[in-house]
Amino acid sequence: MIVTKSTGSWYTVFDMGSGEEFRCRLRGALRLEGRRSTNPVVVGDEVVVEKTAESDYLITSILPRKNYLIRRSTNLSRESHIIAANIDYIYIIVSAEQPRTNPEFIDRVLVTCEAYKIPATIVVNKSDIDSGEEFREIYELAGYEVINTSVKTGEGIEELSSRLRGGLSLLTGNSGVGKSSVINAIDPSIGARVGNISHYHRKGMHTTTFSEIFRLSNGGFIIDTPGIKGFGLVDLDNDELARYFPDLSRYAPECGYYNCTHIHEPDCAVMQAFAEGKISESRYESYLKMLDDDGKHRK
Ligand SMILES: Nc1nc2c(ncn2[C@@H]2O[C@H](COP(=O)(O)OP(=O)(O)OP(=O)(O)O)[C@@H](O)[C@H]2O)c(=O)[nH]1
Ligand SMILES: [Zn+2]
Repeated sequence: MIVTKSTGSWYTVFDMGSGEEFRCRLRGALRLEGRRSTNPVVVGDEVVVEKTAESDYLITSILPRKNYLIRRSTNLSRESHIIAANIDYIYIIVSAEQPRTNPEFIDRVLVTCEAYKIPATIVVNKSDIDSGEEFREIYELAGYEVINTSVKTGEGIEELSSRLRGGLSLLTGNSGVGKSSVINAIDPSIGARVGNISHYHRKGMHTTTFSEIFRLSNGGFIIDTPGIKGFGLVDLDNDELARYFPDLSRYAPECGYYNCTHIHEPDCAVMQAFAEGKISESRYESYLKMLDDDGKHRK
């Protein structure tokens, strides 16, 4: 059974076998086990549910997670908040124009995906305005899949819909790229609900404990994360960063120094590959920016 909604005290659990939904509480001991994060049971968790003598439903255990995404609770807090667990795919919805998505944003999300080993696909929406050839070049060279969608012409909507059928997918993207519109085109009943959440979020009415998985009529599950702020890695060292750029790390074994940072060292195979056009400028720039930013925040 999979947790599809959590309010902090109540959980909605879906039984894939029977298609039934249960409203459950959490057995007390589980609450204590999860105290390092603000939420011990999260959407996407596979759980065991038992019916009590009082005819209540209790979550009695959580199966091991294959992965989970975290967001820091607040800037000051060391506690982390888990957004969701057991994510099969991440779709980064972007647009080339109106608004143009900043590639650095895409690269930050991709680093997160790599670190958690979740396969990521880039969806260039609004292909009726601009199909985003620039993004296609950058990300196909880096080894990622890029697909086009348009809510206006219907391009790619069927394809995305059939991909989403296969598991639990997290959809993310900056405001305005058309995330709600795309979800709406795939499944109008879900689209309306997602749109509302997005609206509340913008008005600052969003609370971090609020998370929900939507069941698409085609059988897939999606998580929509409107608040990308703070989405990502809690701890990432500079010397680890290149590992999460597969297009850079591919060449790193050939570098002269085993701990090469690929910035200034002689005999750097990554810089050589960059000079030969095997690594795109935009990706290498993002790598440098992320080293800088994260470096500044280092204790
Ligand atoms: N031309 C074109 N416009 C689109 C497309 N998809 C969405 N839009 C428009 O883009 C604007 C933003 O769409 P939304 O679906 O609200 O975008 P969102 O990403 O959900 O944004 P938030 O609600 O702010 O999170 C709307 O005016 C849509 O009509 C598309 O494929 N082509
Ligand atoms: Zn190097």
